Amino acid sequence: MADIEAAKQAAAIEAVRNHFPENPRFVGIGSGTTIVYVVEAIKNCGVDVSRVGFVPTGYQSKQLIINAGLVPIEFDALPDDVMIDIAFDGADEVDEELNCIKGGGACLYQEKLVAMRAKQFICVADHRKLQRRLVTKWPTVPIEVEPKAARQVMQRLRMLGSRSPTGIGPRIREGHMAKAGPIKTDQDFFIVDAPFPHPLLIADDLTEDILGDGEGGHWEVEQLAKAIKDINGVLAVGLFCGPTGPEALTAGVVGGQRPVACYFGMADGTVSLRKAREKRHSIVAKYPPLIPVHSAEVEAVVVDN
Ligand SMILES: O=C(CO)[C@H](O)[C@H](O)COP(=O)(O)O
Repeated sequence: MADIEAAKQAAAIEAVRNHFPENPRFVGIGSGTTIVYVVEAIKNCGVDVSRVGFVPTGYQSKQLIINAGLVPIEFDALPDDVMIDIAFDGADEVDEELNCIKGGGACLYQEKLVAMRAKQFICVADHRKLQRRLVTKWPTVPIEVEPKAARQVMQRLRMLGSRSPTGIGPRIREGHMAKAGPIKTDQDFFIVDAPFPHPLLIADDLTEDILGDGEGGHWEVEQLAKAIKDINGVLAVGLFCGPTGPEALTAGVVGGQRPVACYFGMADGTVSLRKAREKRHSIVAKYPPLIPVHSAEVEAVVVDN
């Protein structure tokens, strides 16, 4: 097994071992490649899951649940006022406060629905995903957009300063080899990938005051999520940056839920755990100058596998 795959699997086993409840009623299952190992670990964890309803976050996730012999239950079939006991999902990038970029697999809207309905949201990833701040290695914020509004949304994103260091603006995600033209999400919407680059990489002329606070262009994660979500035609923003735990459900749809814990499979075969603590101020980018405005609100624990 390639190192990265082994890292994902190790993180998944550790996450399930530490968090899978003894007698859950509903469990959320995210999308992507890492979640495959989570489902495998659930199957092997020794808990009787025959009466558990597994809530998918899209087509791929539902097929994964069915193929594993688990029982799927659609999000809109959940009884009112019942929370999902726990939701597991991957991420494209995770910062020190456990804010996440998600949507690399184009499933962010349902992922956010499920994460926000969960009492606990657990993220599982490999070491490539762990960065000091968002939009470091993962270059864009994925945004799910109603197709008719897409051009207008991209224009508004450019006005917010979305432009890569090489001058490339937001783009509708294409299918490349798999499909000619834009890919469609499970909602039949487009994904727009919007660059909001690291401050050290961007040009001076991008320092406009997008938030109107008179302090120059700075993108605090939740404010950026809100500024994007406020654009007409945007269904969901691939920034998961709200509160953790059950209060995420009532805190508003913009931020979604930050994971309460994130397991990273490391290159040396260990698994690193980061737990969320109360959040103060976390930035995607602030420029100029680049000033660290917060200290890490997470603790790192290395778990030998
Ligand atoms: O948000 C997602 C799908 O939209 C995935 O969770 C994210 O892309 C991580 O995927 P992988 O586990 O394959 O790295």
